[in-house]
Amino acid sequence: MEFVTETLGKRVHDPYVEESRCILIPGPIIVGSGPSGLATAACLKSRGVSSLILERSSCIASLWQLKTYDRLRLHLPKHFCELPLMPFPSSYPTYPTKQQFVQYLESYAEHFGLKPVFNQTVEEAKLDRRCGLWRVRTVGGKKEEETEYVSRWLVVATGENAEEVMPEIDGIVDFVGPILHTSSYKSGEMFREKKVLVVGCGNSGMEVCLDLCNFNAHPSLVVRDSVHVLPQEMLGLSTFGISTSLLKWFPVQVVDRFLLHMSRLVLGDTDQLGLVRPKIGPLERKIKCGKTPVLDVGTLAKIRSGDIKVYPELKRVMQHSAEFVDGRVDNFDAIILATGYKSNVPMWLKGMNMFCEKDGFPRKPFPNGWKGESGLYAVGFTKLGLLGAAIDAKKIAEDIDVQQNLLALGRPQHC
Ligand SMILES: Cc1cc2nc3c(=O)[nH]c(=O)nc-3n(C[C@H](O)[C@H](O)[C@H](O)COP(=O)(O)OP(=O)(O)OC[C@H]3O[C@@H](n4cnc5c(N)ncnc54)[C@H](O)[C@@H]3O)c2cc1C
Ligand SMILES: NC(=O)C1=CN([C@@H]2O[C@H](COP(=O)(O)OP(=O)(O)OC[C@H]3O[C@@H](n4cnc5c(N)ncnc54)[C@H](OP(=O)(O)O)[C@@H]3O)[C@@H](O)[C@H]2O)C=CC1
Ligand SMILES: O=C(O)C(=O)Cc1c[nH]c2ccccc12
Repeated sequence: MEFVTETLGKRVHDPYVEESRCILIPGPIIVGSGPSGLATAACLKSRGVSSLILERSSCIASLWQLKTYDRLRLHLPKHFCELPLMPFPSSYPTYPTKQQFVQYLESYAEHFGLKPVFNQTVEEAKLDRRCGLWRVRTVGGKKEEETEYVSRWLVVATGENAEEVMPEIDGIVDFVGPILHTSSYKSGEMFREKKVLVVGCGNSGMEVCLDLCNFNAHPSLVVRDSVHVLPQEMLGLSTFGISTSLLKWFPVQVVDRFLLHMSRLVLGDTDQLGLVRPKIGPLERKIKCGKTPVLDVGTLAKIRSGDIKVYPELKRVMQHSAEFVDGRVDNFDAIILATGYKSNVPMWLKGMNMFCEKDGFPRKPFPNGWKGESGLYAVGFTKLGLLGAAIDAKKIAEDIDVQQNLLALGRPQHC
């Protein structure tokens, strides 16, 4: 952080806070050191632009390191998940494990000399319109002190999965067993022989059910509405790869019809298992509603064999049991909420129209959501996973680089 200019000033109005720190950053400020923030910083660095990454947790890629389960692997082939300027090692398998992915990100940060400032939670960021600079207030460090970082550019890289969605379920406070979100689930070890209710049937819920089976637990899955399950591969090729290729030539509805036909051949009729397909096709639904289709890695077979039970929407939870909307009641020892995540941008980014207050995503959809006004950018809100983050990162770095060059041209030259 040798490029950082620091000003320390006494706080006049608050006698208990000794100092307020204000740090002027010559380059962009990036909020979040997940894959999106790292990719943007690397692309900037490759153009000679230094940036400052602020991260609330104590490590890079905290979602991957701290909030995912042990058996997790990338579920898209690795070439769709690599960050710009550095491919995955060729020794990696097609679907790298979480540990391999984290190792790749660590090497990526080291290769580009990226050193985020950890334990800095951005609580507020706003544009000071008098000077056109971003004021970013963080809380963190050993003494939970406040710091203000100031820069011309602000890159939002806090992700689509910043906060857990905790649903309100009638009677859940009465349940006596453990209740946890999938972000705290590591493995089925502690659930051996237990009856576990998994609420939510996205990729997390489906994979947690499979993991529970592998530890001899007895999972039940709540499917409150409809879901698209696709095979991870078709005809020896990844479903995602086939989809992106076909989308170059055919409209999304045609590609969806093909995917659904192939899925039926590979997986059979999923409706019969309680997994009713939505009316709108899987890719169109992903694009329009952001709902990722489930890529099956073995869960369907366990549902078919009866190892995983499927229930409809929950009506209420009692001390040791749950009642479903079809009137069935079953006993459970634990509840796992696989209810997904949400963006946290509206909690801290103030006074800007770029992000929707309701869902915390850029108002403009992909591919136009990356750039806002007055030096504000968003990376990784494309609903296209790591692939989308890589695309955004490259555009942002180019844009900032051009602006910085223009600014330099505007400065008086000394000869
Ligand atoms: C279980 C799981 C598996 C996934 N698998 C895949 C996959 O195989 N392929 C794929 O393409 N995508 C996958 N995804 C999607 C996922 O969104 C991306 O993999 C990727 O993590 C997105 O990177 P990101 O940097 O945008 O967000 P994140 O990885 O969430 O990083 C955001 C960072 O911002 C920090 N942050 C948040 N708020 C603040 C704040 N106020 N102040 C400071 N720091 C803050 C967070 O601590 C975090 O470190 C998966 C997601 C999950 C949950
Ligand atoms: N191997 C991999 O690569 C993996 C990737 N992921 C990715 O991580 C991201 C997050 O996935 P995930 O954690 O599964 O979250 P998702 O948002 O994809 O899924 C959440 C699920 O919970 C359901 N739900 C929410 N609230 C309730 C409720 N009150 N009662 C019943 N059901 C409820 C939703 O239903 P509804 O649709 O009706 O709203 C939905 O089925 C996704 O992008 C996913 O693809 C996740 C796991 C593994
Ligand atoms: O894992 C995710 O959440 C992603 O966003 C990447 C992704 C997984 N499966 C998909 C199907 C269609 C588009 C993106 C994905």
